Amino acid sequence: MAIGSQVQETSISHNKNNLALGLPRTRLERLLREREIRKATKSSNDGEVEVSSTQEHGAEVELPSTQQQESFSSDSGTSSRVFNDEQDSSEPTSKARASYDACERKEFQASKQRLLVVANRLPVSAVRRDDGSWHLNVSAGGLVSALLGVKEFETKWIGWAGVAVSDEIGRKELTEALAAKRCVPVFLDEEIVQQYYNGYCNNILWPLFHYLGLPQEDRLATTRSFQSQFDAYKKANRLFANAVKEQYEEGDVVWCHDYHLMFLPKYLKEENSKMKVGWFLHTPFPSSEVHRTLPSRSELLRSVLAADLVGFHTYDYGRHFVSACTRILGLEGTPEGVEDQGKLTRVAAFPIGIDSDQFIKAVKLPQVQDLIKELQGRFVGRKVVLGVDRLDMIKGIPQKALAFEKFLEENPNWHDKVVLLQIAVPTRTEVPEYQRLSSQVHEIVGRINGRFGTLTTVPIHHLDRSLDFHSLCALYAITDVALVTSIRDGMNLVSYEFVACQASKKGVLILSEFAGAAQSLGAGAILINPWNVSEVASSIGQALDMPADEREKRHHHNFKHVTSHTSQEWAATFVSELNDTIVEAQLRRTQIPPPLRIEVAVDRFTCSNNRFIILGFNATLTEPGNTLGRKDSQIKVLEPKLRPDLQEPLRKLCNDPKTTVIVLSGSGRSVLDDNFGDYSLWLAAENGMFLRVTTGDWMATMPENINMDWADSVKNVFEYFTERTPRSHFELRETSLMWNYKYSDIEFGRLQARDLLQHLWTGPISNASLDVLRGSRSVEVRSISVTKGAAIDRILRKIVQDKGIKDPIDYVLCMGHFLTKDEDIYRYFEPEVPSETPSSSSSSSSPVTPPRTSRTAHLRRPRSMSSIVTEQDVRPPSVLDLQADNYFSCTVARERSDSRYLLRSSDEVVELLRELADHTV
Ligand SMILES: O=P(O)(O)OC[C@H]1O[C@H](O[C@H]2O[C@H](CO)[C@@H](O)[C@H](O)[C@H]2O)[C@H](O)[C@@H](O)[C@@H]1O
Ligand SMILES: O=c1ccn([C@@H]2O[C@H](COP(=O)(O)OP(=O)(O)O)[C@@H](O)[C@H]2O)c(=O)[nH]1
Repeated sequence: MAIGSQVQETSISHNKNNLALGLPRTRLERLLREREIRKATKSSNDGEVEVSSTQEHGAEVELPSTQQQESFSSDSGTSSRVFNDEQDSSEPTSKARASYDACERKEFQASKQRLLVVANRLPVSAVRRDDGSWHLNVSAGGLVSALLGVKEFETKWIGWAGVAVSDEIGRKELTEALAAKRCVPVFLDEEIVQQYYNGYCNNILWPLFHYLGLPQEDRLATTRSFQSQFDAYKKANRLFANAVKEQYEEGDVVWCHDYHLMFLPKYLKEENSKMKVGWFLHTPFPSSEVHRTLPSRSELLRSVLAADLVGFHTYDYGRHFVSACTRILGLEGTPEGVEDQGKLTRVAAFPIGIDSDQFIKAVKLPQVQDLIKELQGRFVGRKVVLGVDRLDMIKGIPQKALAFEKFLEENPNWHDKVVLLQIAVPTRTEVPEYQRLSSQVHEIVGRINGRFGTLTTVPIHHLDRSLDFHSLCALYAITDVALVTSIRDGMNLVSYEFVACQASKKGVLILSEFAGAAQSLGAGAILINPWNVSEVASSIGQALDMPADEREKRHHHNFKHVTSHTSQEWAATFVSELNDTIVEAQLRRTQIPPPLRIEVAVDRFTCSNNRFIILGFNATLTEPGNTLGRKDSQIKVLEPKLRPDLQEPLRKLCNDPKTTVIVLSGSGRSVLDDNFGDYSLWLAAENGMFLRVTTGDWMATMPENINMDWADSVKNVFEYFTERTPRSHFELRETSLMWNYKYSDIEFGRLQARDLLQHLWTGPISNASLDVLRGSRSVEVRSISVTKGAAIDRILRKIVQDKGIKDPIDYVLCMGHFLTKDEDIYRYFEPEVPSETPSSSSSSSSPVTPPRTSRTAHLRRPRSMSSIVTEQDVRPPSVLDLQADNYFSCTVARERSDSRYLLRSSDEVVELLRELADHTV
């Protein structure tokens, strides 16, 4: 049984036992419950592991992180860890094999949830030996380090092995070697690697996501153009999708990683919409203003949105992503994520961590202790400042060297008492920008060493290579000050690893405020702006001179965070939330009415003789609103206008003798006059407060509610917000006031609306009998008793009386983009469950919605609407005698509604009304 189903079963039995106590209803309740179960499962598993140390060791054999005795390659030009045990790549040693089997057995017993991790880079990179066999090295970088720490799942990795293999035999053998590591290769040929990986990923997306801007077309290096690189990017993503397809089994969780695979969620969902797909970005997501410059900005966003869950390291990155989706795609951003036509893509922050135990344990190993002593001897009498980075422009290595130079310049007393050790792991060496960076760093380091070095010492030890794991741990452990100067960095795990190895030394972390880690380790670290060389230089001085008690306090703070926010926790939380996103989506779907089947509505229409069509106006009969808020809105007139393509069908319907058309809108009389003055229909303005047939005069349907004593104070507030919110406007109607920000900057408008609501709820009208209603881009204030449902009874009576209708009304279509408050109109026509005692229900004023299943019930009379309706009014117009199958209540473009059916947009309204019009006489 997979962990997922285990959790489910546990929650089900919990639910069964606790029905009376209540089900975990909200997402948060469910996630908290999952977390509890996870913790309980983990502590019971931990107990099991401790029974046998062999098993524990074995558990780590599965993937090549700490498991084997490993050393990092000393080959310059590679950034990989190399296994000492040459057999390891395909054939584990017998001890390792036994442990591995034990681990497998244990895993089988626990039966973990299957997880397909799809990342550009596999945790191992392959190197072909001269004899054609394969050697596997652990790949470098934070993504691999973190994912190697994930052990709670039955994980399979799908990715690129870092090498082009063109021959079939080579591919077959590499596939087999990788299978032993639970890895599945995606083969990319050299041309694709050049255009997709070196080109689109690392020369375009990487710099852009780190705020370094786009390269000029003529700096697209050896690759060709944006377009050809983008095509290669999509092609590569397609190859990853094919590989997933081959491995996928029902119930698997598919976790896509990073900027290399932004098309993957879309391709996977196109193949199988039921697949659980998550996507996580390891880099920052830049401000929407930066993302906007990317030629393929929209396609990338849309493809990612196909995922069920989208994760980022920090809230800020997530916020930028949501903001890009609202500003560039015009979609709705909500606190949960991004909504597109009722489909929610959940967006959340999941800060990554490390496998802290691995580092803590490693530092205690005898061989690491030996290395520590050796290093201490080597740097005796000197404080060690350490930098560990891939040689990448985002890591701010030149800035670091320059700041260190400044520190030496300003502090001659430290000259022979401090050394900067910089490990610069070569990376993406094919990309010209990286080659340039390498030369630049060498030049700066050479200059500083020339300036401050002596015959026996140099101030900067710069290594263009990677280190083996134990050497790295030893280095972390002897360090006095870790210096992280990234100019942008998704998280930066080096800072975490340093903290984990500092249990005894309690050194100081200087951390760039532009690394994601600043949000988690900021309180314990000295935060710096790497561009401010003087500030970094003085921080180095502050760190070197920091008193022990302050160092300890800072260290404890960080240590606690690093050991509690581990990579295991990170993955478990992500997967748990992904599982829950599916549950949530199902719950949401039950609140969305089914789409209207137009042919059924038309069929019932043709079979009926006395039809009423009640139509909302705004966002129902008007042009679809401009949501992009940029280009088009300037020329838009603020008054809503009837869609031109509706004029003809509407006229036909109005002229049909068997059909009565009513436009029932929140808009004022003049707006309806302007749009519908020359049609033959009924107009109900201000939510039904005013009514007229287009050949007659306006009359008030509920004069008792026309009391606007409160309006002045609300008007003041609306004026204030209109002045301060560009392109917003307000409408002073006869019975209500509406502030509208649909043409404003969406995010700013929403913030302003929040302020406005806060003010209205607590301020001038807090004690009045008014409703403050929040629309999707508006705030409206009106009397509590005014609703479309409250007005419809009187409207209907008036029309029946005026037209002298005698035949039963046998068809009602009532549709609009109505606020929840106005959805009482749908309930008005809704058939009631037949009542034994009609008189008793006739006195009921409770607007309970009958279940949708009661469609065959017969409408006997409308509900009484509210206390303002007189006893005489409560009696229904005798002609309203509606079979449930002939009633179509229909929300337009709302995700949740009490209506029976849904039309997704006003385009679908056009389609429906055209069809109906074609069936008039
Ligand atoms: O695979 P490469 O092209 O050699 O690059 C190595 C990795 O670099 C990036 O790492 C990021 O992920 C870390 C963990 O989440 C994070 O701490 C760091 O800030 C990021 O830079 C890249 O995102 C990975 O895909 C690469 O594998
Ligand atoms: O010689 C080395 C030095 C470092 N690392 C690892 O590379 C990762 C760097 O991750 P980070 O998040 O700091 O940045 P990234 O390189 O992913 O951008 C860390 O886990 C280091 O332990 C490595 O594999 N080989």
